[in-house]
Amino acid sequence: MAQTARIVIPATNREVTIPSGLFINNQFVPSADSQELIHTINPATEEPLCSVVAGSAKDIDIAVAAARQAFKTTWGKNVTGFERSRLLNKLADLMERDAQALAEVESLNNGKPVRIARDFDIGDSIQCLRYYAGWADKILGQTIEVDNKTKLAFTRHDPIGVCGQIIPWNYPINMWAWKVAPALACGCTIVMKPSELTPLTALMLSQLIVEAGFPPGVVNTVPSLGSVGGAALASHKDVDKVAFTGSTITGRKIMEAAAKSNLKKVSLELGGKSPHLVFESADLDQAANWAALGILYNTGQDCTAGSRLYVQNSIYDKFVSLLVEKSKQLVVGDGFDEKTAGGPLVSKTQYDKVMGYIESGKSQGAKAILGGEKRPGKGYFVDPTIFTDITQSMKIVQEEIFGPVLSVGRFSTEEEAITLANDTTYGLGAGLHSNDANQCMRVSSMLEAGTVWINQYNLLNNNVPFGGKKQSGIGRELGSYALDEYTSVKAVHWNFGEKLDWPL
Ligand SMILES: NC(=O)C1=CN([C@@H]2O[C@H](COP(=O)(O)OP(=O)(O)OC[C@H]3O[C@@H](n4cnc5c(N)ncnc54)[C@H](O)[C@@H]3O)[C@@H](O)[C@H]2O)C=CC1
Ligand code: BAL
Repeated sequence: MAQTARIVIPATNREVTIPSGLFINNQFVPSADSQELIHTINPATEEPLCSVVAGSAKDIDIAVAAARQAFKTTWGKNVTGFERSRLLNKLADLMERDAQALAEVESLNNGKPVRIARDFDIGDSIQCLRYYAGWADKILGQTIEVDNKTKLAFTRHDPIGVCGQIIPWNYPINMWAWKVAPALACGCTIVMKPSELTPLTALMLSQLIVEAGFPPGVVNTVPSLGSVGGAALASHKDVDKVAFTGSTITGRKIMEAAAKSNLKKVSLELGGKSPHLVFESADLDQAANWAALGILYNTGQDCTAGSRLYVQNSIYDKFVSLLVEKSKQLVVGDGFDEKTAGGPLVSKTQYDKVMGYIESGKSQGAKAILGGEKRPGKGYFVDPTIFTDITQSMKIVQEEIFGPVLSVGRFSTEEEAITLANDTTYGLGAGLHSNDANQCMRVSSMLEAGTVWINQYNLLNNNVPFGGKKQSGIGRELGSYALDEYTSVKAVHWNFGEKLDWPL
């Protein structure tokens, strides 16, 4: 099979060539032992896009060996932080140059509008690469005085080694950048497994890895099914760390495989059922904007989607009608129209899952005050859907839907709001809107989540850590905290004066 695939950009009729082989040692190659292909779909039209090679467990072995070789020779401790920084900055420049082309393919493969992919996902990813380029020459240990006259200890923050990185389909480029940038900054090498639903932009980015000048084997990309390539990475004996973003159920499997193989370091960024609280002192218009963004951004396919909204009784009616109006304003449709802000869900599976939750909400007695019906026509589009009259035990209130489906409940006291918010097995994000500063401090300290937004929602920054508590994950991405995930601390004890009397 040719190691390229062609897709046509509908808006311009332009043909784009995408590498379709496995990216190992800076080359696109066929599978060592498999003829399997991954067939990608355009979720806005349900039409096939193109096919790429599906890597096997043997291909993962080959990619890991390439990453290990690079780690021992051309990367790891053999290259200075200054050089890693230079290459990361170069990669960022190339991503910036290709932002439009990447955004168009991301839109075709994932469904998100081109403008959103380019200005948000890719814009943020370029900044992420530059942010970690800044860290690459500042991975510092400590000097620890043990005894003034005779002994000193110091720490080295060594790159952890070969990293398996398993990423999802909801932010294919952005999750790539969040994982690749800190790993490379620290001197690690990578075997990246993109989602089988959205492998195309990871392959395009692999071309940029070569163009930027990274040595062969530093970044390898193996599109593969999760149960094949993902499982092989998680259980690989020569992978030192696995970083994962995806569902809690898969996160559990990865942790188990890591424990059963070589106890590799694991970081997990998993699901959520994030609560969003609106108190009566809040700026209601602004709170409604953020609440709409919280559930509708990326068509709700967001681990921090603010999918449970609780509104104080005294403002409930006014706020809910404001939110319904705001939600209706979202422009959903043609991803190549610069005005469009919402796209389809990524796949038929995801569409069926979300529609199933909508049906379950109705059958369990919740009231759909917006949306809730099948939308005619092609594509996995789901209209913004808002449920009221909910109870805590409903499936739509307890389970991650990953679609534009919001459950709205009510509370009377601050204490009740906190209890409702924390009534979940997840702990990823939480938001609150209030103009009472003391209340903001009190409530934010009580919310069980890795990220709490006050008077905003869903915006993340590359220099601020991100991750979950409870069953939303382990470890932190972004900020200086992500460096801990990719380094291993070595303590060196140095004796320059103490004599040991023997026997003791
Ligand atoms: N936290 C987040 O950002 C995400 C959460 N999800 C949640 O998961 C639900 C199901 O979506 P899926 O695509 O099935 O998620 P998933 O967790 O199965 O997929 C995410 C990644 O894990 C890989 N994977 C799957 N099985 C694996 C295994 N046994 N070992 C190693 N890697 C494996 C996949 O190939 C993909 O690259 C969604 O409806 C949503 O609720 C999905 C994607 C992202
Ligand atoms: N929005 C943060 C990344 C995620 O949804 O997976």
